[in-house]
Amino acid sequence: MTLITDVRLRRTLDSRGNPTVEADVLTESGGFGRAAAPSGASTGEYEAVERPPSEAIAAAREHAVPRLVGEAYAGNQREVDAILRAADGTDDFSEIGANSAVAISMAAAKAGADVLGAPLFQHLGGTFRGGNFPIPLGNVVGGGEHAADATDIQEFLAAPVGAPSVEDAVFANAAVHEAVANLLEERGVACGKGDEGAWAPSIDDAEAFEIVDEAVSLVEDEVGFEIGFGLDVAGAELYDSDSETYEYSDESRDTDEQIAYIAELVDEYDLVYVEDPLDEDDYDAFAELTDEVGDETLICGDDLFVTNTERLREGIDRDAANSILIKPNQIGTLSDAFDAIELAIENGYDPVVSHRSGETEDATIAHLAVATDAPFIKTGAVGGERTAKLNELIRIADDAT
Ligand SMILES: C=C(OP(=O)(O)O)C(=O)O
Ligand SMILES: [Mg+2]
Repeated sequence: MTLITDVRLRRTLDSRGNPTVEADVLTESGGFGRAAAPSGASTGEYEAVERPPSEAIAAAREHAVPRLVGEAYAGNQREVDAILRAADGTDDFSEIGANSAVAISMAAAKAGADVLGAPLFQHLGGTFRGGNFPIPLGNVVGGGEHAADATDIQEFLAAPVGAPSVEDAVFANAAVHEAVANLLEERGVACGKGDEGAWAPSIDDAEAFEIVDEAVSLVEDEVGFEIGFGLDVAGAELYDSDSETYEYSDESRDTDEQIAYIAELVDEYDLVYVEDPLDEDDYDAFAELTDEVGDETLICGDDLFVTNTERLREGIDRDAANSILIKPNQIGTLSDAFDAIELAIENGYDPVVSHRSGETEDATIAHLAVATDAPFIKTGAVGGERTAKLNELIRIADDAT
């Protein structure tokens, strides 16, 4: 029933106005799935390769589509993803592009779910999923590679850890986003938004900490449950490998100073989450920081692990972190993303399913998070391509009750 009868690929727009790859997968019994690839700006060096969409589409049409149509079953995700890998023939999807691969992989999953008449999360995770929901981490202030002339730290994230429901959590993050705007206005700081819909004011990190801390407390008082906050430092973007220092606008820190600085921030602001505090090649420094503050907060590897089980295995062996960011397009297929989540959970690492800075209306990651019982999802706080995922979580929860 789920035999694939057609795979259509086209260029569509992403949230930055750049072209991306959209895939449609059709099956023998009329099943249909559509998905589109997101795209990073602060990409990790070890990610699977995104090719220019026209090239990725041409290469996938030549190498992957003929191996899928009439040959593979959309309901068999591992088979589809193995064919994508074999058709590509490289370790990093540099032939058909991770953007073509992930779009086809996610579209096949949706077509498989469509034939079954099951929600995507249930097709991916089984019938007993849908009882637990991830806590959304919402980007409320940001800079780095996501906005010019804003904070050095890439993302300041609201983390409504005490929310009684996913709906409460989603609305709490939007309220923190609004509270930040009000506080900025009171201080006479005009600003626009960065790629992920976070405010991108021209202020230093110290002032951003003050504002986000205050916004979180204000909303916490309003809603009556605990809201923490976290960071994506995007350390690899700050790190200068020649001088071996982390370059902030006002300061330069060597690795020991960077570890001490992050540990201080964890204590001062009770941070519940710190992503990529250090460079993507520095497992040792990650391990040192995790040893220092890993009992108090999540130390999450994004560019460090790039959703790759080999890199995660190394991190586990070296006690480098206690959490991993999961971005399906960093590795190229849903099966690979699943394997990374399972390896993480088996080893006590919290998986955080994540959007990219360049996004689409696709909401697959909401289903992936529910399907795998992931404790967190990072998908922004506001903006259509962000609320596509947040509202999908609300719908899944609503359908489950
Ligand atoms: C979402 C992120 O940004 P990008 O997609 O630019 O890598 C991130 O670094 O976690
Ligand atoms: Mg990151």
